Amino acid sequence: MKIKFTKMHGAGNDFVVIDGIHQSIQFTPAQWQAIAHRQFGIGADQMLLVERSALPGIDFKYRIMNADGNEVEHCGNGSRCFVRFVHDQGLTDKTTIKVETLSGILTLQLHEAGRVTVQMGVPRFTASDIPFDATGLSTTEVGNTTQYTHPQYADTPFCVASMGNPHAVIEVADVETASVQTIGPSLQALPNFPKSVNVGFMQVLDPHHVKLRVYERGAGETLACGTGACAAVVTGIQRGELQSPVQVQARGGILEIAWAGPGEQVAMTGPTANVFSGEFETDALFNNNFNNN
Ligand SMILES: N[C@H](CCC[C@H](N)C(=O)O)C(=O)O
Repeated sequence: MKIKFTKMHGAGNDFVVIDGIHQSIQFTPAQWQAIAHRQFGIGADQMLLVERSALPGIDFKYRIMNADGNEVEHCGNGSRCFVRFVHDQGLTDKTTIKVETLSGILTLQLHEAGRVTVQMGVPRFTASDIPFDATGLSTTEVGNTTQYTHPQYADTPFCVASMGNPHAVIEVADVETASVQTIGPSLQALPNFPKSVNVGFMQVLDPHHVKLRVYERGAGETLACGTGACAAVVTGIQRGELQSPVQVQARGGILEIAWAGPGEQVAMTGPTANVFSGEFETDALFNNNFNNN
């Protein structure tokens, strides 16, 4: 079966976007993984599947699969590309759209030149909401939040936040020399994170500017992470080190984050880009060397 797709990115976080309204899509995690494969497939950090929502007053539903094939709750950069996709494909002529996701209903606003503002939901910091279990970790109160230290990783204490998906945020002196590729997977493997975790490495430049690298759950390091940028900013504000709005400089581009404080939604504004459109043959792609190894 031939499947049409559009390759997009938001600040370098790249996606295969598929219209699941006009195409019948029921892929297994292994098949989603094959699409994401950088050599044997199309290649992407995540896949976004666009569907109609059954909820009254909600225009669309969109589902997010990580490169490892697993479905997740939220993708900030993906939500921006989603709204540009439905507009470019003529699926709507609205520029303010409500979309159903596993993390809840998001409101998105499409601006000029493909820039999008997303109301990303209310961040949560309660361990059970992350989900996170602090057993075996030492704790330190920093500002209005708690910092956790694992005895094996004593020099990389972290704070935790949920944007609907789990995040740990480590403050570092220099993102360029941070041990992203080792500390990222190590924290993800801890039993303290029963659903794994996205690990952010944040360098505070001043109260309104940070640099950020994120080792994502199910994708590894990406050039930008929208929910990671939100999690980094809200933990920085809770720590008393940042003040809204904050410009987050990721390797793939810049995201602007604003948050009025606990109980309020985080607003994220950033770019979107179309790279190319194409189609793939499912039999060929799902039965190539990747699946036969
Ligand atoms: N890896 C994330 C999903 C994608 C998040 C990121 N691409 C973003 O822009 O928020 C997770 O497993 O929760």
